[in-house]
Amino acid sequence: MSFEVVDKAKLPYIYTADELISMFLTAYAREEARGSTAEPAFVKQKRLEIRRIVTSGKLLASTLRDMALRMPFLDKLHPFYRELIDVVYGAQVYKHAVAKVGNAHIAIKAIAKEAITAVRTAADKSQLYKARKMYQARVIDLLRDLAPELDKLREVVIYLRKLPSVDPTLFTIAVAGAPNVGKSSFVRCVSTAEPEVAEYPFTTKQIHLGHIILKGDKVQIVDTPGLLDRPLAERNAIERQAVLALRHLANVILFLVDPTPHSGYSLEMQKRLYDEIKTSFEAPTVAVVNKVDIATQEELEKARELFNPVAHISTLNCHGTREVVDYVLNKYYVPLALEKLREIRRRA
Ligand SMILES: Nc1nc2c(ncn2[C@@H]2O[C@H](COP(=O)(O)OP(=O)(O)OP(=O)(O)O)[C@@H](O)[C@H]2O)c(=O)[nH]1
Repeated sequence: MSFEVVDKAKLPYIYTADELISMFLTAYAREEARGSTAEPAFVKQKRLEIRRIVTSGKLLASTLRDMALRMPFLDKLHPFYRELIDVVYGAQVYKHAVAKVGNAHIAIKAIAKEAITAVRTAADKSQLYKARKMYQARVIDLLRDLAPELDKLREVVIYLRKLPSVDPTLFTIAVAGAPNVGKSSFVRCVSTAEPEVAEYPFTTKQIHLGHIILKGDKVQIVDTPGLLDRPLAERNAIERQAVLALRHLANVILFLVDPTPHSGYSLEMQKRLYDEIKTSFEAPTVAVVNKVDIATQEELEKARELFNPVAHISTLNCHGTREVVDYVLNKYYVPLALEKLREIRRRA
């Protein structure tokens, strides 16, 4: 099953209810009288009124429809994004808001149709005036009633725009570990270009998102500051779910260990975190010992016993980092890529 990914460029601008009301009234007032001067004034006025209703109604209906259609369709969205939206806003609340805004365009059309009938059957100027007032009042009421849903969608769009541009369809290496162990340094060392820096929800910390280009193929590498550095039990429900949304992103978790007292976290604490991550995620976890440039033999030995690491590196000078990536890709990415290729050949 293929999932959709949030395309920030395609997210709509969500108007507030007040902006829509002002757009509606401006469009209404913009229409001016046209047609033959020989026409009786009342007939001319009726025709102008109808044109005003049609123009303002159409503009409003298409704006509402467009906003709803361009919001991500939750059921088709990749689980990484779907879970994040669910955690922050609630899937039902989101779906309800999109549906209400989308359906409002049908209601606007119906109101406009009734208003046109009222104008056509108006016997005199006062009835015409009443029809206009009624039309405007009903549209404005409907838009005011839509205000909470419009505000909700506005919040979601702002939230999605701020999310790092992770592509959940790419093979992803998530770099985990206690604070200060060298996660962002690692991402910088192995990324083909300068990593993107963005904020991950629920953390005040910045996430580094890098890419590794492999013979035309692209692999994603991301650090997880503030996300995987505390046991799940110590987190509130929202944080816990945000961590779990990572489940859908990581194909392999690289756990960096700092064997020195430099990061301020003991090896025992790092081991507890390592065990927690190993049991909470389906993705395989690979331990790597960092900061070998300052670690003592004794510290390295202790880390080796506890973590059985696949490599010793230093992200200070990027020593050994490329080899770690090659190891991970050979072990976890190449078999997947080959399997994909076989699948394509089977289908061909
Ligand atoms: N000596 C030495 N210092 C390192 C090495 N790798 C990182 N550091 C230092 O450790 C500190 C933390 O490095 P970061 O890459 O920011 O660590 P982090 O794990 O991303 O930190 P958080 O974002 O707080 O989770 C910095 O002062 C780095 O210069 C290393 O291999 N050797």
